[in-house]
Amino acid sequence: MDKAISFEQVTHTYQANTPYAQNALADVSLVIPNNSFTAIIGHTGSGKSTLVQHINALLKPTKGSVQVLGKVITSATTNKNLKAFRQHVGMVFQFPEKQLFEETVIKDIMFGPKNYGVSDADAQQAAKSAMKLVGLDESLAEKSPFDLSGGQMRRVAIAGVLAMKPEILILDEPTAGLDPRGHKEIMDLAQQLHDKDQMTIILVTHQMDDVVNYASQVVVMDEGKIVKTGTAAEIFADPGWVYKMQLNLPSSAEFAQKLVDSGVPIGKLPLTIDQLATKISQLVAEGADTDE
Ligand SMILES: Nc1ncnc2c1ncn2[C@@H]1O[C@H](COP(=O)(O)OP(=O)(O)OP(=O)(O)O)[C@@H](O)[C@H]1O
Repeated sequence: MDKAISFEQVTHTYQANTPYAQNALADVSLVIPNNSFTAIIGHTGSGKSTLVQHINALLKPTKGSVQVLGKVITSATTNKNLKAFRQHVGMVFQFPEKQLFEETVIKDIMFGPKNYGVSDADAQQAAKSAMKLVGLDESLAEKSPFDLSGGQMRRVAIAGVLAMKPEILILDEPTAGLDPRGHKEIMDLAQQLHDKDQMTIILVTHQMDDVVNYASQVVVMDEGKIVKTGTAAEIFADPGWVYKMQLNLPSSAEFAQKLVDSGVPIGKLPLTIDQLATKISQLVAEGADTDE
């Protein structure tokens, strides 16, 4: 199957048919290919979380349909047949450590597989593999998750999702509140799950540097609609449009734009720190040539 996920004219209205009705998605059509790494970006309230919660049918379309790994979800889909399906779609919510509740790390990570009827021994095996995957030392297995650091707690929560061995992993702002090192560890883990374990990764983020460093496809949302889809280079090619969407440029492009504004002939804006370094070296070398 070449497409893991497709949305067909999906509208989602919270509290539909009440005076509080709030249209959060409007006629959204989208394809997310299998094994892609897709970033969903857009200003606060643009509909990102609402969109991704349709992928594991936590929310159902008010109108339209979502197809995920061959399963079609519409407003008429009942919860009855969703359990087996949800096993394949892992969802890491914002601040997932808030959902930890067991007395030990290993029990918390085993909870998901056990809930799906996996034997104790197999659940333990899956939990140990997941701990390894997220870089948690096995000496932490019998500790209370609440005695760990914030970054470790987040990894326990992510391990709990990975222990289910999902094919699709949704990460909704997975690095919020982490220090730079914790941030890089989580993003590198996402990349590893994509590159080595062939997972389809969907990342909701406000971090434009992560978009250019990790995503192969970018979806931009505004007011419940998808306004652009493309590679990071395509999305950030027009800084004026990016600012109009209330988004930032990646930090390398932002810095380069300041050089452009002060008259430095940068040309196409570099998006990553490596591209920026190459561009500056070229300019320095050209300057050195002119000096001679
Ligand atoms: N449970 C809810 N009930 C009513 N309205 C909601 C609910 N959840 C979200 N909304 C509204 O739907 C719209 C889209 O919200 P959503 O959380 O999907 O946006 P977002 O892009 O993920 O925002 P953020 O970047 O702040 O997380 C917003 O106007 C929001 O206020």
